[in-house]
Amino acid sequence: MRMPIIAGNWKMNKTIKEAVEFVKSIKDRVAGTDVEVVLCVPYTLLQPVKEAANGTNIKVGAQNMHWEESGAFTGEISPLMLKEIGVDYCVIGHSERRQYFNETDETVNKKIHTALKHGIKPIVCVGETLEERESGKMEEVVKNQVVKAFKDVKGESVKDIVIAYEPIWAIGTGKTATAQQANDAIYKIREIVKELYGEEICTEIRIQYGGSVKPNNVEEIMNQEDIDGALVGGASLKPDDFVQLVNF
Ligand SMILES: O=C(CO)COP(=O)(O)O
Repeated sequence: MRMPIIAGNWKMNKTIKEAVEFVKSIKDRVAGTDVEVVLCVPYTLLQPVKEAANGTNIKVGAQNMHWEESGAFTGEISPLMLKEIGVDYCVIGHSERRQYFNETDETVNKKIHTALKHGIKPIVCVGETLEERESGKMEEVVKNQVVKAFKDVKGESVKDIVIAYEPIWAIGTGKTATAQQANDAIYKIREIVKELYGEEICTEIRIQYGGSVKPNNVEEIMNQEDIDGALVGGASLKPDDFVQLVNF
């Protein structure tokens, strides 16, 4: 049985004050659920959110990290720094980072290895553009991303990885993939994991859907057989919406 995981990706939003107020406002309303609750927040918010979430079931994630532990990489944050704060998860390879910040399948792979080494669970994002979907290349694109992301990752580590299928055309557009489209893609991703690691690991790994998930569509998405969670941008910024997402 895979534990559902609802993760908010705040992207580049919220001040410390706003973030702490958010956690105070939701913590009692997301307590006692059977869902893993994660907030992936900007670096400046990691420590205050971690402190505000102390003693609750809310886990904290970063949105990116470097693959080296230290060095001359101006502006970057290392896994050691995240570990010191007690970060549980790190989003790796979000399409916005691939699109605007030169993230490649190779850097995604390096970051996954480093995250695992330091006990930070990667949330690895994959997904196709609208053009790729319309030209029938969704499966090929996503397969290539998964195979390259998991290069040399050992089977025993795969249970600590969450995959997020985020079709780029559905992110921030209000255009959700239908629950069926999302489930079909995630089923295919599970098949790819099966080819790489076998039956047991492919039934264990959790795969989320992301892209315009809202309180009014979360239940249908979460009811799909292969979908284990959601990675949510816009709707994770409002406390009431986020609470509804967790209590789908
Ligand atoms: O990119 C996303 C989560 O990582 C999805 O964003 P939206 O929920 O705003 O479409």
